[in-house]
Amino acid sequence: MRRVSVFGATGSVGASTLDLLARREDIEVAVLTGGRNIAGLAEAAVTHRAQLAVTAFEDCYIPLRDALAGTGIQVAAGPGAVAEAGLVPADWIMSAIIGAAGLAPGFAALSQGTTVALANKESLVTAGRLLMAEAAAHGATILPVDSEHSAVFQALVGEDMAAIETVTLTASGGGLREWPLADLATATPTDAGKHPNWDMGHRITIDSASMFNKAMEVIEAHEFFDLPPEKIEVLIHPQSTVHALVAFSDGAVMGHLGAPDMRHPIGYALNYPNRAALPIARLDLAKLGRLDFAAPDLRRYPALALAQSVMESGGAAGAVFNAAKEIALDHFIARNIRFTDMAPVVEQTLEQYAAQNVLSAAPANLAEVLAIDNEARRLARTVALSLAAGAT
Ligand SMILES: NC(=O)C1=CN([C@@H]2O[C@H](COP(=O)(O)OP(=O)(O)OC[C@H]3O[C@@H](n4cnc5c(N)ncnc54)[C@H](OP(=O)(O)O)[C@@H]3O)[C@@H](O)[C@H]2O)C=CC1
Ligand SMILES: CC(=O)[C@@H](O)[C@H](O)COP(=O)(O)O
Ligand SMILES: [Mn+2]
Repeated sequence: MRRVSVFGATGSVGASTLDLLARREDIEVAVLTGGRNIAGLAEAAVTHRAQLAVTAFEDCYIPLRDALAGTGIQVAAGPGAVAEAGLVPADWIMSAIIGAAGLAPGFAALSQGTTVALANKESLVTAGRLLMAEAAAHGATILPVDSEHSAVFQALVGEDMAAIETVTLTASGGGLREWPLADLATATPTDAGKHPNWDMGHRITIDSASMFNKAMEVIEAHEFFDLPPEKIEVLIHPQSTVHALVAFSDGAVMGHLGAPDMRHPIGYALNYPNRAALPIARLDLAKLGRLDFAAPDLRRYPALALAQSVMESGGAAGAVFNAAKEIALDHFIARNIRFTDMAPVVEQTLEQYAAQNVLSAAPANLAEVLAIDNEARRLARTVALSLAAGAT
């Protein structure tokens, strides 16, 4: 039996992972973690006969304990308990917590040599160099689950990294792709929270509309594949059928196509290095008829330009960028700032952080990453509140 844990089991990626696990007989579930969805976490823990269920919130301990009373499933609560759950012996974990909260359990799992299927892109954006070093130090494997990065990973099997000319990440353009530029400032979280192709959590769906999601994915590719910024491109592809393209020095371009269903990259990581049948809708290209591509407009998607500056700065910039983005998104969802204010919040936070600290100084360990994250959140809150005040 393979022992598997799912961090972020009550989320969108978590649900897709559990769907695949339920179809297997060779897997036992060690840990499931969640946040505030206690009914969902308890139900999943019972269905999958988990050894341990952990909620990230201490005030949810008693509801979770009560929901699992009499089942024999152990219960824990709090961010420390989530991080410690990464140390529980497992062969494979899914890292699918949203945000920088996903960092600590991933590091803990890697320290045990556990294979980490990585959906939590914030880990690579915030602490990519340290995360890759932690895996190497413990002989652990990180398998990309973000659909574009899984696509690139699959296109690179057996290839020479030195022969890569460019890696292209496709982007749907998000729910506001066809809105007039001048109207974007009026977009609400509901408007931005509708994705044309993928069924995902609310936060990443809004990040798709602003392309902060793609900006993070560019940094993620830079960190994971060790590619220089000039080799990473973004192409708008409204159908989300081609997930990524890799162009080689002999003029060949390898593309990865498939239905927009996260069970493909999750299943690929679960079966790696083999392939096994997956319950994914098959492509009917004749029915689809056409695939469209266009260059992104940086006036519409300023987050992409910010990603370039983050990669140029290196050091603490990824952690500052991610923390500021999370705060900007919180304030947009709370309707304190406009959709178009999110990029300025991130840009001004990067500027303010750089004015007070050495942006290019790389954090030496996870504690330093978390300190940078904390400081960037403090600055970003101030910037967001000043923009909110200006908007009223
Ligand atoms: N959804 C997708 O298709 C894709 C997602 N990703 C990445 O995967 C990750 C998960 O995304 P998605 O599944 O959409 O997100 P969801 O919002 O659907 O789920 C997030 C999960 O994290 C839990 N959670 C929330 N806050 C905390 C916290 N502070 N500490 C610990 N756990 C917490 C939630 O618990 P609860 O709901 O119980 O509160 C839930 O289990 C993100 O990093 C995203 O960028 C990457 C590619 C595609
Ligand atoms: C499914 C997945 O990997 C998402 O990150 C996806 O990329 C979101 O779609 P867009 O960012 O292309 O809108
Ligand atoms: Mn993606």
